[in-house]
Amino acid sequence: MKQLEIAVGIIRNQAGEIFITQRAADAHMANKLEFPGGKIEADETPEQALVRELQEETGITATGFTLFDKLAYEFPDRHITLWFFMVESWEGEPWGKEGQPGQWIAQNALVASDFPPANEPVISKLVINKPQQS
Ligand SMILES: Nc1nc2c([nH]c(=O)n2[C@@H]2O[C@H](COP(=O)(O)OP(=O)(O)OP(=O)(O)O)[C@@H](O)[C@H]2O)c(=O)[nH]1
Ligand SMILES: [Mg+2]
Repeated sequence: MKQLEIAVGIIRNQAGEIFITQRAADAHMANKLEFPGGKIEADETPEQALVRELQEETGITATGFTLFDKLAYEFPDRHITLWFFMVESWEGEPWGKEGQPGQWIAQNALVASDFPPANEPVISKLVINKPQQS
């Protein structure tokens, strides 16, 4: 059984929108929406993997983030642990650097069924915990 540790970024701007990408048609959880991120390599901390994956997939350099949630999920063919980081400071402007469509979606408009099932608790938390006014 595959055991995977995954770091993903919930990239949130000051308007309370989150940068979401769409998974490739040939990937695990094909066509689902996702938070950009990926597998934590053996020699990396979750934070290092987060920064690297966001550079690879969205072109930004994350400079300010905190752990928002950590969840384990068992798919039929793989066990994954997901580290969800709330990212609120970065350099650059995120885009779908690997060809994946990207879009900003209001935090309260996220829909759990658009994401892989492992994300459900986090989507619920995000829809309830609206961003603070600044
Ligand atoms: N990036 C990302 N992966 C997620 C999310 N939710 C979720 O269950 N996953 C699962 O986490 C696993 C690893 O993510 P990934 O495919 O992005 O890994 P990666 O960037 O290292 O890609 P790779 O396959 O090219 O090595 C996949 O099985 C994916 O379905 C999410 O919100 N974002
Ligand atoms: Mg990825």
